[in-house]
Amino acid sequence: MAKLSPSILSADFARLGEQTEIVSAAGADYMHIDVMDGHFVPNISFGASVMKSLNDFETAPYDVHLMIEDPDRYLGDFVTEKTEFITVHQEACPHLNRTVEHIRSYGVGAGVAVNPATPICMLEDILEYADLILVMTVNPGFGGQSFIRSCMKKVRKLVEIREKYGCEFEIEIDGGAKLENAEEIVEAGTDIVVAGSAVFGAEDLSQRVREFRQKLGAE
Ligand SMILES: O=C(CO)[C@@H](O)[C@H](O)COP(=O)(O)O
Ligand SMILES: [Co+2]
Repeated sequence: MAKLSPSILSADFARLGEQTEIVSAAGADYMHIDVMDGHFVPNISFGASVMKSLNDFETAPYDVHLMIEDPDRYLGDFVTEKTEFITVHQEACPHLNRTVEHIRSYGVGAGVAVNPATPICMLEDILEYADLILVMTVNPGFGGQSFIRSCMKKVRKLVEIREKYGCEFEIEIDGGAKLENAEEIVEAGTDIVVAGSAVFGAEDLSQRVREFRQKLGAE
């Protein structure tokens, strides 16, 4: 089955600890942490201190998505015992190989994200070093946008490349995932599905996580 990574960007920030515990207990595999700097993307979200405020809660591991310029400056701030992946954008990293090595030097999985208009060929020389490739299915910066279906061809391409060259990265999609399109996302070969508004916008968070998990192939 594919894994579920609910994005806290759409949570109620005044009840962040409680809500992240609820979705984690209901079966979320990761907590997706969307960090936006107002430069790389036209929005500001929150920084490492908000993420670290969850350290004492019983949450799933952190799947950190840095939508920021010069991420190397801040990587260390996002390393905690619960940090599973830190993902940076290909478009924000002129020395991507060095940045990926920098993330891995903390013992954390290194992810590389691509915007909808960035083709997979731009990742050709980093795929063997990455632990995760994040295919954006919206233009980054905001939750609650519509799914850009054409991005799914990149997932299919990544599945082919991974098989052909024996790479080990996981494939994640981010943006516009809903119960209604979850099955097509899984069929394309996605390993991890980010969902923000579709999870935290629900009346009953536990039930929504269970519904998602079913669509993602849980028994
Ligand atoms: O990184 C981003 C947006 O830039 C995402 O993680 C969104 O936060 C996902 O939200 P939904 O599209 O699922 O509402
Ligand atoms: Co994200």
